[in-house]
Amino acid sequence: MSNTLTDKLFDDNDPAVLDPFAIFEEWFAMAHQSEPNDAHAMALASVDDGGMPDVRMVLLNARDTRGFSFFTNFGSAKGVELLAHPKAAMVMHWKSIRRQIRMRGPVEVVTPAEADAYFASRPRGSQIASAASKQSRPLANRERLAADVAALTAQIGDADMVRPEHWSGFRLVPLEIEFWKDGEFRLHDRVRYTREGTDMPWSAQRLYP
Ligand SMILES: Cc1cc2nc3c(=O)[nH]c(=O)nc-3n(C[C@H](O)[C@H](O)[C@H](O)COP(=O)(O)O)c2cc1C
Ligand SMILES: Cc1ncc(COP(=O)(O)O)c(C=O)c1O
Repeated sequence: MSNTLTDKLFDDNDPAVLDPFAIFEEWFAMAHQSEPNDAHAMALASVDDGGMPDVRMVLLNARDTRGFSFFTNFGSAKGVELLAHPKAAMVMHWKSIRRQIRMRGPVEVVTPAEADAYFASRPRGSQIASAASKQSRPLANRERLAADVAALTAQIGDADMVRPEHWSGFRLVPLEIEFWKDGEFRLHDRVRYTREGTDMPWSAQRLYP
């Protein structure tokens, strides 16, 4: 009997097209059970003006039926690249369960309300750090960073920390989602879900490992 979505995903006798967001939730919940930390970490790829790919880890800190969101400094390398070329790819790999999920698609900026809500949920120290850091720009030395953080901390006093204009989120809206599960002798299971647009149906295709 097939019970989990994963069983159905890799069941060649059952051609049902599943909801890939629901499969994501099943795998993400498993990863949270077994990963030592940061099960929500993902590698996020963007491209610069010259077409050169760039990649770094970010945290998947919000998600809903529209897509998968992360938060960052919009003046950072990734911020500049994504604003100029609003398409991205991401991959999550969980060593403890030997599974991988990758996605590609356009990115959009989250609403100010969404960014405010996530910013407000962060520890005050992280809020101050986000405001003080000119992420990805040259820093003379560690002392300079500490001085900037101290100055901002003193300036704010006991007031609530307001989200800086330069700090917000991007949502990756997937048009492709691939599920990969480790198999013996590298004979892995792979199924890729694709759709032509966000209002179009998903289709699924098994791939050679
Ligand atoms: C596990 C992990 C999670 C991270 N999460 C974020 C994040 O959510 N947002 C962020 O701006 N940077 C995050 N970072 C730092 C980025 O990897 C990166 O160093 C920084 O954002 C600058 O990248 P850029 O120069 O390509 O813009 C994370 C790093 C690690 C190792
Ligand atoms: C610079 C930076 N910004 C943002 C984040 C996202 O995490 P959080 O919002 O939980 O601070 C991280 C996580 O490592 C980070 O390094």
